[in-house]
Amino acid sequence: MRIIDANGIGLHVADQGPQDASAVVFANSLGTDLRLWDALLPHLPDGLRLVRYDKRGHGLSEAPPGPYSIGQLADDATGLIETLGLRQPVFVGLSIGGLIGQELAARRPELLRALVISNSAAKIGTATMWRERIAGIRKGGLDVMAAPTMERWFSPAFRATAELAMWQRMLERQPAAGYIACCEAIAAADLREQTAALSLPVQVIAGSLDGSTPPELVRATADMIPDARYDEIAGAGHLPCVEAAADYAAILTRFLKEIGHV
Ligand SMILES: O=C(O)CC1=CCC(=O)O1
Repeated sequence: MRIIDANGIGLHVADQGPQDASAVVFANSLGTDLRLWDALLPHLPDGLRLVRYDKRGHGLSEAPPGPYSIGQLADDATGLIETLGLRQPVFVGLSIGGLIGQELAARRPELLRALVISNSAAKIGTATMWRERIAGIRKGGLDVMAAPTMERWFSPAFRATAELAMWQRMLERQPAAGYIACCEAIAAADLREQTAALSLPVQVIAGSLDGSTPPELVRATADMIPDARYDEIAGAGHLPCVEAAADYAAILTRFLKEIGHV
């Protein structure tokens, strides 16, 4: 793991696998860091270059003052791809990571081989909802919203496990200002028109119990993209790469094989 300079800020990156191999870049969700993908990676085929990073305002990456925009976050991802010299990676983005992927694919389609939009949509929530969430965090910090967030992120079965505490702590320890700045980016993002015009291969993934981006919302985004594949993971919440890692890996691996990336 290391810090690289991308788009003028320090991004925390984990870069593993052969440097000359087909690459996959993973962009995580609001309130998580690159450990989001830890359970998934061992299920993926050997021989890929797997790059994870903490977006600005999260984890060990820099958290410059907000508000951020999805365009800025997509430029960070562009900087990461260029700094690491990745040749046409597949970009896997979960939730806000999926918004970043959609924006990146619209701005710089030549940079990507394909896109995976996971537990995300072309527009997530309403401006009012995000304003209320931001006001709550400014008043009480991230701790006050940790319990309801766990209900949106995970199925009841996963919430009964000892692992839940780690995810709750990960959320509580994100820089509040960085989290808020990313909420502002999501609140302002309406990518419906540009996402409908995407022409690269797209795989969309939903969780049947997702309390943040419900399957109907995710499906509606898949339906607007020509030839997009759609899969729903039964019994999983907003972070299926955590609680259904093998199922998630099977969908991702099938897609990587279909497009000849592995
Ligand atoms: O916290 C949530 O509700 C989940 C979420 C919404 C956008 C994102 O990136 O995570």
